[in-house]
Amino acid sequence: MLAIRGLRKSFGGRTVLDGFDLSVEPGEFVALLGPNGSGKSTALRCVVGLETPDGGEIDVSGNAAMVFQKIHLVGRRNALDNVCSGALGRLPLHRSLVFGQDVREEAMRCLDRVGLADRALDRCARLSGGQQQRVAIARALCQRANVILADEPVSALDPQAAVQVMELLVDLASEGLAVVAVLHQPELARTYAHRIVEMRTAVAA
Ligand SMILES: Nc1ncnc2c1ncn2[C@@H]1O[C@H](COP(=O)(O)OP(=O)(O)OP(=O)(O)O)[C@@H](O)[C@H]1O
Repeated sequence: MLAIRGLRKSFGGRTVLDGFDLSVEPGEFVALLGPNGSGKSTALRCVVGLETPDGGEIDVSGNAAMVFQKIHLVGRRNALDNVCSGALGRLPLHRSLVFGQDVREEAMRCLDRVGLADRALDRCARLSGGQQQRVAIARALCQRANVILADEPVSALDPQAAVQVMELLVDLASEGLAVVAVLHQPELARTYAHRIVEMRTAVAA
């Protein structure tokens, strides 16, 4: 589902990734741990095209979507509109101005999947941090992602909300998605992930 081989990336002559490999199968939830600056975010960002690798190969069979610690929803729009925006990448321009019934129904199913159908018409700014992260995951589902990359998805959340988000990510993996989460809490990784990958700081050449 996701195969990264020999990924290399430097910034300004400083090597961050020096031949990073990672394979994730459908149904698998992998936690990515490692020290600050070891390139965890950079690796995920390369997969979704937010960074351009210097070398290596990335194969995604299907769509990869990313969710972030800083959640990046439009706070003054409601949850449903935010989730609908996940469909933008596959809509022609004239259909992206007003979301049609089909997109709204798909987005409702995604919101239902994350347990927030009843909050569909609430402005995102009025939702809790954990609810906002679940809306962001629903938006990733509305992108029809089968690979979910979560960059510190629970770092800004209280423990109870963090558990809800972790349980949601595990459930999505059990339904056949490939999930990779950068985590800073080893105990959460040990509790929820099927596999832990530890990144080391690349040694500059
Ligand atoms: N766009 C960029 N320009 C320059 N340097 C960058 C850029 N993005 C990342 N870096 C640097 O690359 C290194 C790896 O960053 P990255 O965010 O991938 O690490 P990380 O393992 O996710 O760290 P953290 O755990 O602190 O989030 C850091 O030293 C960072 O400063």
